[in-house]
Amino acid sequence: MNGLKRGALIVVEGVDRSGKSTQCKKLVESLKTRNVNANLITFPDRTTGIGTIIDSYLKQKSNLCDEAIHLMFCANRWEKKEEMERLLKQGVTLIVDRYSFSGVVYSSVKKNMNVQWCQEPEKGLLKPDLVLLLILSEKEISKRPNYGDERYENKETQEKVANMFMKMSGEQEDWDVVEADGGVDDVHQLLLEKVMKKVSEVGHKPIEILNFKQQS
Ligand SMILES: Nc1ncnc2c1ncn2[C@@H]1O[C@H](COP(=O)(O)OP(=O)(O)O)[C@@H](O)[C@H]1O
Ligand SMILES: Cc1cn([C@H]2C[C@H](O)[C@@H](COP(=O)(O)OP(=O)(O)O)O2)c(=O)[nH]c1=O
Repeated sequence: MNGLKRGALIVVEGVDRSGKSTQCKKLVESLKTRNVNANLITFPDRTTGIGTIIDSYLKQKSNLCDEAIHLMFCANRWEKKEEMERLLKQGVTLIVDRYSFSGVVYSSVKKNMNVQWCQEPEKGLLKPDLVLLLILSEKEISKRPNYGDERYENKETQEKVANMFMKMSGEQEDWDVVEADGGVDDVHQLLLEKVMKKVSEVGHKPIEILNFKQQS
């Protein structure tokens, strides 16, 4: 074993407008000021070839069948796997804005999409050390700025997504459900404490491979 400690793989999940992007950016900044080497990764990564297809689908400029777009989102993670693994081994903590759980949840709330089928192509990606699920009360959600015009940005889909994330949080390992109604800085402090704890724990633990606990 060499002396270099690996970075932690931290995923932030939640419905649209739950504050993920805001919090992920702040986490990376705060980690850096505490001398923890950290990078931000966001999914979908709209900058790649696959990401361009996803972007066009989300903006409703193109259409794809549910299975095909599911596999695109997943491939968008596979194309980043090697880089993520390299960074973690170099000691960089990765703060990841959405991951495979968004992939499974947003696809499987659609009619005729099977949860196990949706999980299958995600297996083999890197397993997060911690998944922070941001949850909001109805009251707080209604106070956040309006949804945009992208696909899935409607109340019905978002409610199904929120319910399925909650169900998943009880079934998967290393999830922490965080009530995120508070102000930006309060939520940040809460998350930072959890992330710092995880960063100090992972040290020399091997990076694991993602699998899913059986879902009913
Ligand atoms: N804790 C908070 N309290 C109030 N508004 C917030 C909070 N966090 C984020 N926002 C605002 O809510 C909107 C969605 O935040 P964002 O971080 O983009 O969420 P997401 O990435 O989950 O879609 C933005 O306008 C942001 O400024
Ligand atoms: C990562 C991922 C996101 N999505 C959806 C969730 C979002 O509605 C949309 C775009 O994600 P994102 O750009 O993170 O949206 P927001 O900032 O509003 O949370 O793509 C999937 O359907 N599958 C996936 O694998």
